[in-house]
Amino acid sequence: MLQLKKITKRYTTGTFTQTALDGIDLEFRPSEFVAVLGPSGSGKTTFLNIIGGLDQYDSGDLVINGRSTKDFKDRDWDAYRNNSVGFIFQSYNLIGHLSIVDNVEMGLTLSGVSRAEKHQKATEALKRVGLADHLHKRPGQLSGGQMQRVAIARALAGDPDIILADEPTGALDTHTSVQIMELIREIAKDKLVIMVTHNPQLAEDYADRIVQFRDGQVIADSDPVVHTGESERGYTLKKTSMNFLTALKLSGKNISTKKGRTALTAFASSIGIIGIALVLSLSNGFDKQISLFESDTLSGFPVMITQQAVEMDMDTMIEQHSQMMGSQKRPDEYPDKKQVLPYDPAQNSMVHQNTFTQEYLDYVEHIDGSLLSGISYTRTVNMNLLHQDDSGDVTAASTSNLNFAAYPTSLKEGGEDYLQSSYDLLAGSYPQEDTDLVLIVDSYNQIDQNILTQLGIDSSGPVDFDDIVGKTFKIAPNDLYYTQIGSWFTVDSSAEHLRQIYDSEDCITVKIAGILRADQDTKLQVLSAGVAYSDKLTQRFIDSAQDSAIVKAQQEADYNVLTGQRFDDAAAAGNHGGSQNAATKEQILAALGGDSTPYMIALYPVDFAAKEKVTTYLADYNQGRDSADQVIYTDMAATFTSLSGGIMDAITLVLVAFAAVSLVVSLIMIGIITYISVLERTREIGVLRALGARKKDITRVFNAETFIIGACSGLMGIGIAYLLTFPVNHILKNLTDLSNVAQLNPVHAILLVVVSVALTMLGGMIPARLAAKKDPVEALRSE
Ligand SMILES: Nc1ncnc2c1ncn2[C@@H]1O[C@H](COP(=O)(O)OP(=O)(O)OP(=O)(O)O)[C@@H](O)[C@H]1O
Repeated sequence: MLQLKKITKRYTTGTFTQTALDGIDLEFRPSEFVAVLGPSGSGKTTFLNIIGGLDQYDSGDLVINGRSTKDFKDRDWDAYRNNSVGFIFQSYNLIGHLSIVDNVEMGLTLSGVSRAEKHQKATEALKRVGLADHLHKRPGQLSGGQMQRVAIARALAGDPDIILADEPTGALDTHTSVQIMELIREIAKDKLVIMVTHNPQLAEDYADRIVQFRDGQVIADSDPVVHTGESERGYTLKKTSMNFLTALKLSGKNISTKKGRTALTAFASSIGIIGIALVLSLSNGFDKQISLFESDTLSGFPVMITQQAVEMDMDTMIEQHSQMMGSQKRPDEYPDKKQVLPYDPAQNSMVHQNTFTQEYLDYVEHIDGSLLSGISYTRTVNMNLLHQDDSGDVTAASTSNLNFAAYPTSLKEGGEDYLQSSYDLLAGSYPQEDTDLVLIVDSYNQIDQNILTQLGIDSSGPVDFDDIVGKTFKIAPNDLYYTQIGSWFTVDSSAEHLRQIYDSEDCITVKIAGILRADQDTKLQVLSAGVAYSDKLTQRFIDSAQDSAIVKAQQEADYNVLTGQRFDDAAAAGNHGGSQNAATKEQILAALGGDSTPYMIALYPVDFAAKEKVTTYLADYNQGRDSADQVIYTDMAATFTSLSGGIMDAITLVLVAFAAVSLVVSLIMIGIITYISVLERTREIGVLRALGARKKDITRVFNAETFIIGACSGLMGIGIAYLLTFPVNHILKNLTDLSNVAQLNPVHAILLVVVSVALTMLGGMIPARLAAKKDPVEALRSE
């Protein structure tokens, strides 16, 4: 059944080649007890290892059940060791951290036998060797003889055809040796047992056949097989493998024998995880706080569109800034040429000229009204406001001193009014008519006394609401307000003339309908203390102003009809911002109500999500348009948030990078720890290989070990980080008044455990590979 044909094995160390086996020709019967005798170094162990498939022959052939092993691959040898051979070693080679049953079951585990069958076979084998009462002990709790019995049970459990024993009684006393020999002889009744021994007496007493070795050759065989020309029988091998669960169990048991060390290792490598988890939970919390702040406060920031918009987009700004700094093309070096290089600053300007066409105004008007709580138009029109004070004198009020502004109105029919939602009514009513004005006071009911004076209200002391609400004013049409003198216009501010205008039926009467104050939740006060009016009122004024003489005259003239200043000079000066005072023709026309185009449009989104839609809507307008025709909006809030978000991301990244350094350190540490474990478990590696474990399985065992450590350190790190968030939050609450800033995101927690496992497994990968490469014979021989 087992046949060696001219088996040769040589070992080369340096330049010296040792022939351990020199053309061995031997054949064995399916059941016999063969003792191999010979002086030290004669090749007995080598012979046994080759039969056992632990070592490979150089030449010749090993034929098992008629099948040559010449074409055996690693996997075949692994299966062969597992299925066909049982080893009994002089030093027992039990796995110390496993119970006796587990030791015996290991070979069966590798061949994938079911749990129940495995257990039954293992207990049977242990009963057979007389250890039925010691199933759950560990090897360390047994005597030498008992340990050797366990080893025999392990060899028998898988019911192999061949049992190989290398000096099984070498470490035992005579009495125990006898018991073990009896046991082996018993086994040999239905199996081939090959035993190497130094003891001729034992061989004489127990073996059926004695083979003598010297210098790698067989010099005597007491009962050689007369070759019968045995026909080839079918010989199939059942492939072995260890699943990850078994590897986990094995490594878990190993780790449980060194709990302290594992805990320390896991803790050390969890520090990086703790660091990252804390940084992430803080940045997560800060992000949440920021977005809370954003939706609370920043949604109050309007999206602004002005006739002259500054592109506030950070990237564009930086790009433009650097362009400006270095003219168009920034030379790398200072120029050597003796030349001055002119450039056009207009080309590099950050300012984009927005032109509000009617199409654009309509487009804005058609935005989904539900996205906005209000829209306001700022027009630079001077509405010729007149008031009459208590003594009956009529005065022209300067609207620029009134903080005169149009309040935002809702685009949606019946939609909640911006004023009503953001401003508390202190007296009177919210504006209902176009001609209703409102007086806005600040949070402390204060208002600039000049504003009251301009309104003709005595501001020498506190003013009762009642003295303000209901006060009326007149808006005079241009034709009444301005007096034409030749091709010039002027305002006749004599008392009688103003009274005359005031009493004219052509004036629009407006009144202060109510007094408003921003409610406490409104973080951003859109309207500063002053007088606010409806845009419809302005529109009405502008409609009437279109046909006024002064507007018509101004449209014709290339000079300011009020001052006589020529526009081309003014325009030239104004374009580059050289003069603040010089007005352009457009500006004068706008002031006179000759141009209905607003100077600025402000859109107030209902919330942050709506703001996104609003800006998308505005950006859509620019699709496919020349850059000159594009209208660029300014979203201050977005600039602010993208800046703050960016800073937060940068800080997080830097901190994570710092914490990651400790992960790298732990990676190296895990590598070292695993390497130490590989060294410690070398013999176990040998035993597993002898039992048929593949190289892959050995890698798996150590991967399982690092998996456990990685998972422990990940979970420990997350646990500790989670616990730390409480004191951290407490400290932050005291420092910043923000509560619950540090919040561990569960997704981050899971990811970090995964990262921890992945990194530790990475750290242990090289040692695990090294373990797999270990020669099983050497591994078994290691101390
Ligand atoms: N891995 C190896 N590398 C180099 N030489 C080896 C190796 N293994 C065995 N040898 C050599 O091969 C020869 C046979 O060794 P082997 O261990 O088979 O002898 P042995 O008969 O079992 O000896 P002992 O009875 O002392 O165990 C010896 O000379 C030994 O030095």
